[in-house]
Amino acid sequence: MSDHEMINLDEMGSLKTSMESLQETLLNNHRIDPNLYIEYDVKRGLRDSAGKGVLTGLTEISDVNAYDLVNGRKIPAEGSLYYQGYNIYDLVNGLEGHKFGFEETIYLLLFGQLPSEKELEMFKEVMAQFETLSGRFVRDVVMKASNADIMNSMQRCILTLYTYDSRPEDISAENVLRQSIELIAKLPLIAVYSYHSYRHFRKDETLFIRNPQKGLSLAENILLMLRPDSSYTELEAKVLDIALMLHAEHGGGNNSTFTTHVVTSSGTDTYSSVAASIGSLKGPRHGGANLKVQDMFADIKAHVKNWTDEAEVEAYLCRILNKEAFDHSGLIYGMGHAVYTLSDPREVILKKFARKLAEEKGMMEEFALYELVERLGSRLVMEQRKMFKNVCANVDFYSGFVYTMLGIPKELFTPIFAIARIPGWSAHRLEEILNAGKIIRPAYKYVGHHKEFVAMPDRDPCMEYPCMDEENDKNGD
Ligand SMILES: CC(=O)SCCNC(=O)CCNC(=O)[C@H](O)C(C)(C)COP(=O)(O)OP(=O)(O)OC[C@H]1O[C@@H](n2cnc3c(N)ncnc32)[C@H](O)[C@@H]1OP(=O)(O)O
Ligand SMILES: O=C([O-])CC(=O)C(=O)O
Repeated sequence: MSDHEMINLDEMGSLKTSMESLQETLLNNHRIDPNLYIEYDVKRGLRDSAGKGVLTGLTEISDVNAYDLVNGRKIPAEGSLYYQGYNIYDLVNGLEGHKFGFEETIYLLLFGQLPSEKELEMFKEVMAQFETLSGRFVRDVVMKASNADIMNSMQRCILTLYTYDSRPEDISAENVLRQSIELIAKLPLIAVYSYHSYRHFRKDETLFIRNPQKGLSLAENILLMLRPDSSYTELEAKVLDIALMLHAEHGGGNNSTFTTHVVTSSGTDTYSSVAASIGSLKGPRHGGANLKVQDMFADIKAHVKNWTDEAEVEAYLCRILNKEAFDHSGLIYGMGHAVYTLSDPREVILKKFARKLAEEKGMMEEFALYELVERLGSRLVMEQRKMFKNVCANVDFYSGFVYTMLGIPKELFTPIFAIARIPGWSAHRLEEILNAGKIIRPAYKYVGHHKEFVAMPDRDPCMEYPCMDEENDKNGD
């Protein structure tokens, strides 16, 4: 017996046999004919037959563009991203004057305007007041049941914070704003301390918990809390700050933000909503792709002898696409996007930093491999999948490589995405609370059969029970 609370079937012979039988029943009864999706014009993935997202809401928080309109026709274009109307390139380039931009980005996303110097100072002071966790909470909650999945630890800690809030169920905009800023400020501490706890309890490494320092940016404090000697260079903190800015927001339709809208629309509390969005972001088709990219490159490096041999790299990528290699999902992680066509602007910016850091750290050979996979992967996915549009690398493609060069462990790749995205989720939660007021409830067409009830003694496992066919034309939802 292992020390796991949940059952390990490999250790339980008869239970395993029963579970296999249940699994067979499940698989036999849960197959929907793929043709029915076409017959009923189901908007799979909430996308229409041309791959365009179904319009489910309005937002002023950000704008994600992938096409130009030329003579009324949509032409694929370089991607652009606007936070509250401001181009992400301008926001990043506008950092010239001051060192760090993530706090300003949070203000912009939450309040819809760029702060004046005084407003930003006041906001940073508010954040600093919230940027704390008691020793008791760290000991009793963060340190418990530590594991390598820091996203899971973050969800648990956030759900437990509910208990420590005097107004957890108050969903007035005023209270949700307070809860949001508090969670934005606390999440970096939760992530880094959870990681240290994992290192200590699971890997037997020295435990240290360092408080953030007042007056430092969120990016600086992440590095300060993470590193054993608390040191970091200005370039490292700046690159991390920009990565946080780039990941902060991406419209209402991305999976984790849409989760925020869905969960918020039921009227539930902020902790439930944020924990749900973290659960969504963790998925390997969404923010979890940054970790998958890292693992995929480790796999490519282990199996491709000559990283500069295009034919050899291409052959291996084909094996990945054919589900014969890596995680057998058939996905080249970090490639493709639900919206972007020619490029993802965040990837373009991150790639520049990846190149710069790779030059400094003598990792140009690796950078060249990333570039090669980006070029070949884009073509191969387009050739081998039914695509409506061009395939480009997305924000997750270079982020893990950048974090590795910053000395950030892979366990924190997706948590950093969550630290960056919680301002976006918060802005959307507030927008939903202030404007929408309607529970989100799309339709699912019923394509099963209504059946006559059969009493237990009359049931035969091999029998097909008669259908009440005239019932089946009803419009299910
Ligand atoms: C922050 C972010 O969330 S960015 C995205 C991070 N995710 C990844 O990098 C994972 C790899 N990429 C993907 O899985 C997809 O490109 C997604 C999830 C990002 C977008 O998916 P979709 O909107 O369904 O993409 P799209 O409609 O263009 O895809 C068409 C087909 O190509 C496939 N495809 C798209 N990208 C890839 C890829 N990188 N590798 C293999 N196949 C792909 C899709 O699975 C789909 O196949 P299907 O019709 O059999 O389901
Ligand atoms: O928009 C999407 O579907 C995914 C994405 O890039 C993000 O959330 O940053």
